[in-house]
Amino acid sequence: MTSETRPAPVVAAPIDRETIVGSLQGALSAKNDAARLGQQLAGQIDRIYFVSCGAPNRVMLTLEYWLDHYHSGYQVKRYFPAEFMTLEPELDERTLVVLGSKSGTTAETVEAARYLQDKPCVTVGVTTTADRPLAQAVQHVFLMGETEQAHTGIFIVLQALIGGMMHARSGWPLFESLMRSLDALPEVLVESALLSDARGKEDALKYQNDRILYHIASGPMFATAYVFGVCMLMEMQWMHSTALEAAEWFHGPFEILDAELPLMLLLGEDPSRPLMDRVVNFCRKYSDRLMIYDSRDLPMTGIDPELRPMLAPFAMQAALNRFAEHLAELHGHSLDTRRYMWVTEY
Ligand SMILES: N[C@@H]1[C@@H](O)[C@H](O)[C@@H](COP(=O)(O)O)O[C@@H]1O
Repeated sequence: MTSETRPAPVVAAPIDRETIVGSLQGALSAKNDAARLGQQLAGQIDRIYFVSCGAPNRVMLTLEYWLDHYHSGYQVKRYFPAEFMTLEPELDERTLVVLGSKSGTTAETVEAARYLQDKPCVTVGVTTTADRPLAQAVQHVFLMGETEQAHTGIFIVLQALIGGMMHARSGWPLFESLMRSLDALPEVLVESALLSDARGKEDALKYQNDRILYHIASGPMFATAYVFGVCMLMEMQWMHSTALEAAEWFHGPFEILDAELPLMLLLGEDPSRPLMDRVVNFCRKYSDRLMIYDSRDLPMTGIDPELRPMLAPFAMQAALNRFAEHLAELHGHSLDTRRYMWVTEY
């Protein structure tokens, strides 16, 4: 008789309040230092460059959006680290370069930080622990500690930094309530996940056999569409699952729409919402295979109503993660499986 080892079945991870909230305590305490540094740097900086890969890069997209919207007075640009180094953008002592990486080891991000070491500029980094190469290569580092919630953690720290800068430079009035709302965000992630679990399971059952899934969003919610579509379903489920900007939908991509193609449409509460309303209205005419997720359906308890638009992409991400967990279970494909990333040379 031979014994066979079967792989363990993939099971949707339960929503563990202690782990989610506990994972963000480091980021919450680092945010106070980040806000203080932001206030100190505010008058010494004219230009902010955001430099990161993948999910942290899209967190920075949300920061960029609000710096623009609130007419911060800073010149702002966002780069992928590999392009940043080949492009060699202008730097001077009034340039702040912000780098973020959960692992603190992502080669391109670490290289960019090292490239900047002998350049005239101020560098700030956010990662998990002090031993990470990124932590050692920047002038100012913010540490979140080991965390399963790095995506939201990086946002908490960097939004506090930027909030502090906007407050000190031009009296941005929402700074104090931002700090209070960021403190409430970990519980909001739990609340959003709990409220969305049944729906996530239902949607996963309905769409489990689809291999193609586009995600459409606008403004800062595009960060969530990208991270969910690309960093989760594409990277972790090997689906054809990419994100499209609502502002571009009617300039080519909408030709792909038919009654069979599933779409995930994400609505936020920021000034770009009318762009998504237009997309939703159009898609409803031609398809029933739409997953419409609206941050207005999430209570976001403890968040200042004026700041809901800024925090909504992160509450939404927590809600959508339930769909990914249930899909992984139905696909029998763990969210931790990679065939190339961290496994091969690239
Ligand atoms: N799924 C993650 C991405 O979301 C992340 O952006 C990237 C960079 O990771 P790090 O934050 O460690 O630099 O790694 C993986 O691909």
